[in-house]
Amino acid sequence: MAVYTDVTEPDLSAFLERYDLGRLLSYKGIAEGVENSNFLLRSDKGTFILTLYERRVARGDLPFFIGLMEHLAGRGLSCPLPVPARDGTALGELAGRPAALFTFLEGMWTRHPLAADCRQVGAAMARMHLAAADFPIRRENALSVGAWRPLYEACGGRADEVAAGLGEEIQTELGKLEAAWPSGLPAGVIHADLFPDNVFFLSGELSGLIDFYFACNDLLAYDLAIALCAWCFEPDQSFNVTKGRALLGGYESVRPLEREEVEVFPLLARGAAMRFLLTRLYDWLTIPDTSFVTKKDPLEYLRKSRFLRTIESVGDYGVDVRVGR
Ligand SMILES: Nc1ncnc2c1ncn2[C@@H]1O[C@H](COP(=O)(O)OP(=O)(O)OP(=O)(O)O)[C@@H](O)[C@H]1O
Ligand SMILES: N[C@@H](CCO)C(=O)O
Repeated sequence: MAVYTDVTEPDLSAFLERYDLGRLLSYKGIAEGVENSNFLLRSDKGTFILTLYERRVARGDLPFFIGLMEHLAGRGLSCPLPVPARDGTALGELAGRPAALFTFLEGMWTRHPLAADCRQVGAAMARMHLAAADFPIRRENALSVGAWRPLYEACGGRADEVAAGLGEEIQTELGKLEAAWPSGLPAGVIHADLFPDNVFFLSGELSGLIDFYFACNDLLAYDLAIALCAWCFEPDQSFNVTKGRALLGGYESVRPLEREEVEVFPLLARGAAMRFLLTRLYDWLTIPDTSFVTKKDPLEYLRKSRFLRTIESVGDYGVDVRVGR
């Protein structure tokens, strides 16, 4: 479970004195998530999420993440809204960690997404891209194409422990991605991790997006390619054309893709599969089995990567796209 840091009641009460939240009624750790420690907290004023930022989140990035959520919520996107302390600041310190409070979002994530869910996710992502267009802070993508080879090298030549021949397969694919990776396409703030566990639904309606801690500036279509990998494959890792069509159609109902984005989309999807293959591989090889973190399976993304390498044009997915308008 992801509660790395214990929070004592006196420490929490002292932290909350900076806020106007009334009396603390209860708090408990939330098991889900990997990166940070999250607590569900109830006070006289309602229910909140308390996040303690752990070591993988750089302190210098917190103004970007928190400012982005404020910005998006201010433009009507349903996402956690940072709760300011009485002095107007949203970021404090608790148990030696940077910490912030957020509004609680109703809803649950879905373990079995339907095509209708994918459509809503696509539309919500496009709305997010448009809403973030005038967000003034920049954050480079620390996990874009230039970071993949160093990440592979940090695995210390141990990829073949996970699957025979994996090291060579990754290096060949990395070479192709590095040589062909595009620039000059529409870019802006992307979520960069819009997986099913970061999207809430309530009675079949998308109720909000969470976990903006990989958000950064990058190609907008790359965000959509990440979502294609995360939402449009079945548990046996076969590609679901109906879901792919729904995701891209949902996106284009809000922001039609440009011709260049469509042309390069299959490559972006291969890159997305490589990014998650590599981060999972690194975690698989470096996080001790005794840790309470559930490691995610790198081979899921190897299978997706292999499928995506067979695709040459968006039409090969069985998906129609409207190019521009
Ligand atoms: N604003 C919110 N409203 C309701 N629940 C929330 C909110 N923020 C977080 N949660 C809950 O906390 C869990 C973990 O949150 P989150 O995904 O942000 O953590 P993380 O450690 O950054 O996870 P990840 O491993 O996905 O990066 C979510 O699955 C959800 O149950
Ligand atoms: N969504 C990532 C985990 C980091 O949030 C994965 O499935 O590998």
